[in-house]
Amino acid sequence: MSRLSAPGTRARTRPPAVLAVPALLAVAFLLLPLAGILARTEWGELGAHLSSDGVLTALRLSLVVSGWALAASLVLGVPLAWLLARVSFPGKALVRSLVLLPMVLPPTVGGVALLLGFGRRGLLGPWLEDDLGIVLPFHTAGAVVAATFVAMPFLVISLEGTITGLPTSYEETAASLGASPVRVFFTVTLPLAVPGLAAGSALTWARALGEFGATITFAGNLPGATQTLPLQVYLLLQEQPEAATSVSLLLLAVAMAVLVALRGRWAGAAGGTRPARARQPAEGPEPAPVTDSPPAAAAAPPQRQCSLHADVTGFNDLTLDAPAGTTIAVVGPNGAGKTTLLRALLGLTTRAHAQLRLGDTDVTALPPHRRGVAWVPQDGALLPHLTALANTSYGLRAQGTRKDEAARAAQDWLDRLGVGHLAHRKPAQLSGGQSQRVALARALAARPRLLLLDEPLAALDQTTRAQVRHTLRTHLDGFGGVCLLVTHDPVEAVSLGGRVLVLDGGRALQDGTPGDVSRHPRSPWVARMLGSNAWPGKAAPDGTLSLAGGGTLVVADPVTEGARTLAIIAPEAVSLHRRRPTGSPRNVWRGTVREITAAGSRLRVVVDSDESPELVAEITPQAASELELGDGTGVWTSVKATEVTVVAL
Ligand SMILES: Nc1ncnc2c1ncn2[C@@H]1O[C@H](COP(=O)(O)OP(=O)(O)OP(=O)(O)O)[C@@H](O)[C@H]1O
Repeated sequence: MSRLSAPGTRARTRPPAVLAVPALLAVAFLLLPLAGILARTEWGELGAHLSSDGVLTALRLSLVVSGWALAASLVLGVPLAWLLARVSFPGKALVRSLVLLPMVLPPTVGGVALLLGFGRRGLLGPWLEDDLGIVLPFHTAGAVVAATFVAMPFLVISLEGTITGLPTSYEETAASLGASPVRVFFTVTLPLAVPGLAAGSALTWARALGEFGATITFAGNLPGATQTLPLQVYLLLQEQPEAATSVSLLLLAVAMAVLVALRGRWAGAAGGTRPARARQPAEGPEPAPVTDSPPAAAAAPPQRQCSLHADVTGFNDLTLDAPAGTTIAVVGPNGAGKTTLLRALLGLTTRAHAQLRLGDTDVTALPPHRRGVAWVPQDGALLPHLTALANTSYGLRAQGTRKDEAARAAQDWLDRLGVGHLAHRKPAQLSGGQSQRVALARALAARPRLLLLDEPLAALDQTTRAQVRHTLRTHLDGFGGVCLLVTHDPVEAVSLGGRVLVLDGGRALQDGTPGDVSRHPRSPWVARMLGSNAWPGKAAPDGTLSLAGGGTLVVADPVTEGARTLAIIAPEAVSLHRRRPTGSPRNVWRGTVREITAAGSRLRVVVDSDESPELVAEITPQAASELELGDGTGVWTSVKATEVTVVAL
């Protein structure tokens, strides 16, 4: 019988002796000295040894020195870790080596180096002593400096690994909502890096507590001033070996306690923390199923009416003009430059530069957080440590709105998007559709001048997608600024975008209404992606659609009587016949071929009809020749009801 192993675990196999024996020897080698301490400890005398005056003084001093060393490491090391993780600068590899150096340097050499840097005859020592009155050698401050020197690298490395592992989209989204870099650091980066910070702090403190070599070399061994516990152990070893064993046991217990508390987390952090996911497995209450019907469009507060003018150069090379209230669907093949265009408008990339005017304001020279350009990345990037309400009020708070006022406005936006009842849930407790609505509420609540949506519906299943698309459409209609929406979905592009911008190689291949782009695609890719027939209409009482351009359309999806709809039919779903077809198709119209064009290896046939709006079919050249099609040929077109996608408007 075979046994399945759980994901991430390996089947139990017997390790080969050639590896197992040295590995066991290594464990024994590490264990034996510790066992020696345990074996030689005089348990009856332990209390007396640890409560002697000398030991208590050294213990107190050790706690003071390690506490200050941790504080100094946090003040200096946290910004350094952030710099190494987030900023590119020349000599970064060198700085990182410098940080690591005290970990590999013999501590006594570290002590000598400290003497030559901060000692009385060192580079900075005379100035410290003469001008500031600070003397480090033989003073507790010197022991703190020595402990900080050897311990700070643990904090920097641990935290740098954690920050590097955090997706930058959290920080970038926060900036797009109006948060300054310092605010982003304290409200996003640091809270998300807490595991690395905690692990690094614990190790730094433990290392500072056990520091010996650099301290004795630099600060000396002065009881009450620099004689910490490890130095006390050294002294006791010569005079009272049993007491030295007891103090060693104490330090060993502290070190073990720290490592057990970390449970290997530091190793994970140093090797690159697992990236925090935008959505984690739900804890606590089960996420509510996304059955919420699209919310009624409550009156939205007036948004800023802003037009857009952008001259983009670099990888993207295009000019974009749009009046206030326009939604532009940005489409294009993989690598066409859609994301780069959004990042250029946000001011977040050097690969393209946007000369950007929003309304009457030229925002080109402004940093991302002052542009008024809100960004909703594909996964929403809701801040995982904040509730839906706090996420939604984040932008307003960053822009200086009072807490209660921001919370009220955020709750209004959540209500408007139908997720008000989830205000107190964390993102991990929301479904994909709910997260997208909260992300949209958060962006709209920040009152942006320009809204950028990067594949807002890509992660959703079909049903949720239709619901969120409806919600999105309702709220984009009421949004006063310009919205750019990147999508790979033709239905989304046609139903949400009043305009479609087709990118290829960073340039605008086409820019027009969905109808224009569908009818006259400028590349086979556009033809395939966007060449859908999109017919506006209204649901009739009998469940068919009454088309705005005349005629009716039978659909399979149930539609509510009177609802305004957009029926989308892919050209591949349109069949052409020379005689009236018999059988299952419910939609059959008589028409005339107006135009035949090549689209890659297929042909696009435009058919005019008195019974339906203009219809585009896509067929193989072989089918076209069998049907003997040419301009002006009379044909019958047919579409199955199940091939029609109905989008509510
Ligand atoms: N940081 C980068 N450094 C160098 N080249 C990059 C970088 N990011 C993207 N590119 C390249 O720039 C081009 C445009 O990338 P971009 O991500 O804007 O495309 P896209 O249209 O959004 O693609 P997709 O649909 O796959 O998301 C691609 O050729 C990509 O390989």
